[in-house]
Amino acid sequence: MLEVDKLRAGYGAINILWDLSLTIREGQTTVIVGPNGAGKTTLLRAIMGLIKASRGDIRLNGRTTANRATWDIVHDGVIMIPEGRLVFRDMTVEDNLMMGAFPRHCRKGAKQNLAQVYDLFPRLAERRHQAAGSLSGGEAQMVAMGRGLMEEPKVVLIDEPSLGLAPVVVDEIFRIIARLKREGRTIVLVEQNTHRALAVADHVYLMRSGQVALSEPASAVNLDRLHDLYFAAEAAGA
Ligand SMILES: Nc1ncnc2c1ncn2[C@@H]1O[C@H](COP(=O)(O)OP(=O)(O)OP(=O)(O)O)[C@@H](O)[C@H]1O
Repeated sequence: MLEVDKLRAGYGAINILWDLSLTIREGQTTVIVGPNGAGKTTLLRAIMGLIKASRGDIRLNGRTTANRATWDIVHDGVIMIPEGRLVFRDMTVEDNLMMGAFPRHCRKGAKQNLAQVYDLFPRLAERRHQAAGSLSGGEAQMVAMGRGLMEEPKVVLIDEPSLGLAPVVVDEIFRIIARLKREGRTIVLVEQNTHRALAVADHVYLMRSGQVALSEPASAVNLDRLHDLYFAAEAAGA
């Protein structure tokens, strides 16, 4: 469904991704792990068209996304739930969610999608009139996820959803990810918590220094070996 082909990308003169290739299959959950600074967020940004490739290509259903604007990529059904939640702090929970329905193609179904988001996150329904800036970290993560789902995505990129959250909240977040997976969505999950991520994964990539260091079906992953490679990458400086 989504193919990253020998991608080279970075920020200005600084290159981060080095001829990186990976494949995201429809209906699967692809987990990307790797130490801090390996380039995981940069990869998601490149998929969203937020940074441009200097070499290589990204193809969505066979069609290149090069030179396509981020809103076109969203229109084609790819959305990103960013690291650090990034909610609009002064806006209510509901207004934050409705921002997800801003793209024209999502407006018609907004009411129904909002009801579905509240069904998924009953806590957000209780707090719909509360300013998002006053939410707990877990609730803000739910808003960020709900806002993304308002965009009727086919491919959901989720960047470190468990970061800084209490274990009981992480349980809740992974319960939702498992539900999205059961619904047949295509998910790309960047996550440091390998135990939890593996529980929902179909395929696992380990990134190191802007490259793929390991690519395996989740069923074949040996957690000890994955951790060894992970810590070796970390020790080598991402
Ligand atoms: N806007 C930017 N300008 C310049 N360099 C950047 C920018 N954003 C990130 N970087 C650099 O790109 C490299 C990869 O960062 P990135 O956030 O993609 O890594 P990551 O694997 O997602 O790490 P983490 O797990 O800490 O989020 C890092 O060295 C980072 O400092």
